[in-house]
Amino acid sequence: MTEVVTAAQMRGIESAAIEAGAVTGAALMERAGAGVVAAILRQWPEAQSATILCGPGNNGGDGYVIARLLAERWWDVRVLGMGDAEAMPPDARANRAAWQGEVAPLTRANLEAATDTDIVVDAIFGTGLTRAPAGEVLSVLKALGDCAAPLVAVDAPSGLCLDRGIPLAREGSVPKCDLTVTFEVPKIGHFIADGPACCGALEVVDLGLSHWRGKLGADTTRLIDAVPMVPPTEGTPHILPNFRKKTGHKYDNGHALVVSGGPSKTGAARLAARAALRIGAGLVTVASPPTALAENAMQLTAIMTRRCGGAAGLSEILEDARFTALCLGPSLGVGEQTRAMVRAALGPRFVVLDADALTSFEEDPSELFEAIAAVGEPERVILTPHGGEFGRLFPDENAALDAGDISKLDAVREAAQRSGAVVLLKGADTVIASPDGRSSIHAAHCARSVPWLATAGAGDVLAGLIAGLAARSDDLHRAAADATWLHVEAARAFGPGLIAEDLPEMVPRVLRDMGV
Ligand SMILES: NC(=O)C1=CN([C@@H]2O[C@H](COP(=O)(O)OP(=O)(O)OC[C@H]3O[C@@H](n4cnc5c(N)ncnc54)[C@H](OP(=O)(O)O)[C@@H]3O)[C@@H](O)[C@H]2O)[C@H](O)CC1
Ligand SMILES: [K+]
Repeated sequence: MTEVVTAAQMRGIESAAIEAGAVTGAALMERAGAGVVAAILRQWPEAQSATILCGPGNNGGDGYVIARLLAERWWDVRVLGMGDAEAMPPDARANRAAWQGEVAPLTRANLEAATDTDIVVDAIFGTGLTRAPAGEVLSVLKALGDCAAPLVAVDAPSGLCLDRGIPLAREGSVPKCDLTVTFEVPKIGHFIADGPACCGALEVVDLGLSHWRGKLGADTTRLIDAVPMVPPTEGTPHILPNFRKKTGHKYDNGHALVVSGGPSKTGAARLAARAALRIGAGLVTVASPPTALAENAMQLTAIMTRRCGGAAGLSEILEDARFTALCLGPSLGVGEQTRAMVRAALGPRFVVLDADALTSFEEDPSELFEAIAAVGEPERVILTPHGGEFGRLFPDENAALDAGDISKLDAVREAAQRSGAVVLLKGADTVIASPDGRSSIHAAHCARSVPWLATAGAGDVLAGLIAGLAARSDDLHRAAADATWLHVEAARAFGPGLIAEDLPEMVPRVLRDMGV
């Protein structure tokens, strides 16, 4: 896991270090530029020429450092610069002055004339982008999409909002880069919405500011765990203990209950139940309507079945305090019966509400939120919507998200505050937020991209993984974040051709490979 920060937090870290006299802005710019050059040389060892596009601020300043360092290696370097050198911030101005070669104006025509280049470096805008690019620079950004040469972004693909992961101008205005090299710590926009697709591979250059980064530590509501876009090599020890079962009795590892839909609507519950058992809940039971009991029992062995007649039946089952987590919603049906079952389910255990358990409250989401508040214990409930279900429960947050007014992260944070539940909004960029302010982003992109995970029933498996982990945990947010990671790892381990049934079967291999 790694932290990710907003653009403003990054500026805060940088200025705290400079103000403390620990480092100068010029030294940071040199480290940043050298880091980008090292990444380019690693990635394209044969390249010999570059066109560097430099903006009017410090991102452009990094570009002039890169130009100088590549020229010192005898590369053929062409620089296209934007704005008046005198108006640049001091360190950028100094590096522009130190560049010995020509600086041609940054125009679309000049960019298109530079066809004989091995690499194009986008150092136009980074964290200082304040408004939508327009005019000539917008035209340049659009033309960058047609560049034949590999495109390397300095800090960010220019035009990308690093807080929201969306283009500040309209679509097509952020170049799709092959490599983005950012500094010290990734920014939120690298991981959500359009960010990952625009960034390409992401590398992080250490600027030596960890001491000042640590000072943000108390501000936990604004620091986010994120799963990096690279596959875990030695990167899992921190989460490994979360997957270890307790030695002892099966009840020491919790008992998860999954509520099944009626006849011919039972598969989703069985998928969730199998995932819950595979991830290590000590016991798993499927609570089934009497009419579907035979159907469920015929297809379950290690997983137990219980007859459950509606909300009253569920309340009766839950009198057994050994049920530590509950999953309901997949294929349960939309309507009052499901609402009643949700009300019966809420209580002192962890409850995963998914699918129909969410849609059933579309008419009046506040009824759900009031029922959650009535539990009286924080963070007992997690809502796991996909985008459509999120819009049904949180129309205001969803409208602001669609309009680009707030980020996916902020939308989910607001939803967690509004509902009093942990909220997990699914996607290739899954965002999890808790009422206590914790938030996590899980970006399954680049090497961890699993398009084949978009398959029927995969969401039911995720709900089951969360319930199974929560059943033997005391931290629902953590369980959700770990389950999200494992869900993607299971899909990666199987590969294309995956169907939902395969996901629980891959769990043992993933756990074994990570050393659990
Ligand atoms: N964070 C670090 O530790 C380090 C960061 N470095 C690099 O610095 C940039 C951030 O530099 P900054 O100068 O703050 O911002 P930018 O270079 O990204 O952009 C600011 C300039 O761009 C102008 N601007 C902004 N939006 C637009 C627009 N839509 N159209 C035209 N011009 C725009 C802005 O003009 P203003 O009028 O708004 O002032 C500025 O001129 C960071 O990303 C890193 O690359 C350090 O070098 C190393 C340490
Ligand atoms: K850039």
